[in-house]
This record gives sequence, C-alpha cells and structure tokens, in this order.
Amino acid sequence: MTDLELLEEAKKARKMAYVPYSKYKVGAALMTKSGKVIHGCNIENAAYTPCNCAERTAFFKAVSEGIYDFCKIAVVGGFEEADIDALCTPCGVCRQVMQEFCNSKEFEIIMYDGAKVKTMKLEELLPFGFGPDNLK
Ligand SMILES: O=c1ccn([C@H]2C[C@H](O)[C@@H](CO)O2)c(=O)[nH]1
Ligand SMILES: [Zn+2]
Repeated sequence: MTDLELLEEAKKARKMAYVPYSKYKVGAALMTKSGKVIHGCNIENAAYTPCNCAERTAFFKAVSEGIYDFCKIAVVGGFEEADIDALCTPCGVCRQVMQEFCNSKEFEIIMYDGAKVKTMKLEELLPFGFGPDNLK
C-alpha cells in the first residue's frame, strides 16, 4: 500500500471521530510490516482528561489484539466541517507511545496538509526519546 493510499485509510478512520468538544476530527491508519491496516479516531470526553488521540486509539486497538509489527502510520486532522487544511502532527503523548512499540529510526509518520504529503521518522519527531531500551 502506498503512503497516499494509507492517507485515504486515515481519512476513512477520521469519519468515526467522536469530538463534541473540540470539533477537531482526527483519523489514523496504522500499518503493520505484513500490510495490515488498523484504523483509529480521536475520542473525547466531557471530563476532557480522558480524551484519546486517533494515533493512540489505533496503537491500543492493535496491541490489544496482539499486533506489534508496526511499519508506519498516516494521520489526518481538521475541523468537523472543514477539510484537512493543515498538518496534524502527533502530540507528545502519542510520540511517546510510538517510542514504546516502534523502532524510531525506521517507523514513519505520514501527514497531509491538504496539498502536500510530509513523511517523518519517529526519531525526527521525538529526538533523544526515552524508551524500553533505557530500562534494559
Ligand atoms: O495528533 C493529534 C492531535 C490532536 N488530536 C485530538 C485530540 C483532541 O480530541 C483533538 C484536539 O486536540 O484532536 C489527535 O487525535 N491527534
Ligand atoms: Zn496524541
């Protein structure tokens, strides 16, 4: 699957976003090394703190099913009524979750601003990250 196709999967995932508070819908499509795609959307909460980002929804869905061989993730975000108009970069918490399960030199984050695709390695988004290797 190409990066553009994975972005299309993220757009499909975005349709499920539960965002009564921010109205900002995010979709993620997480791909494994064997080509399986796991969708995630952001899920908000009246108490705000329990809000879950689209990226973490995808990761936790996968891990809860025993899937760990992650290859890349596509992320798209934008306000409910608008299209995807600006780059939606993963928040710090989601970057940390990626660090837990992915090789930061290899794992790619694919983003889209409505016109251009931007692909970054996790290592670029989270330099000097603290992860499982630090506790070995
Ligand atoms: O990369 C991001 C950035 C934000 N959000 C969500 C969290 C919240 O529901 C809304 C506004 O921050 O967007 C994500 O899901 N992923
Ligand atoms: Zn996040």
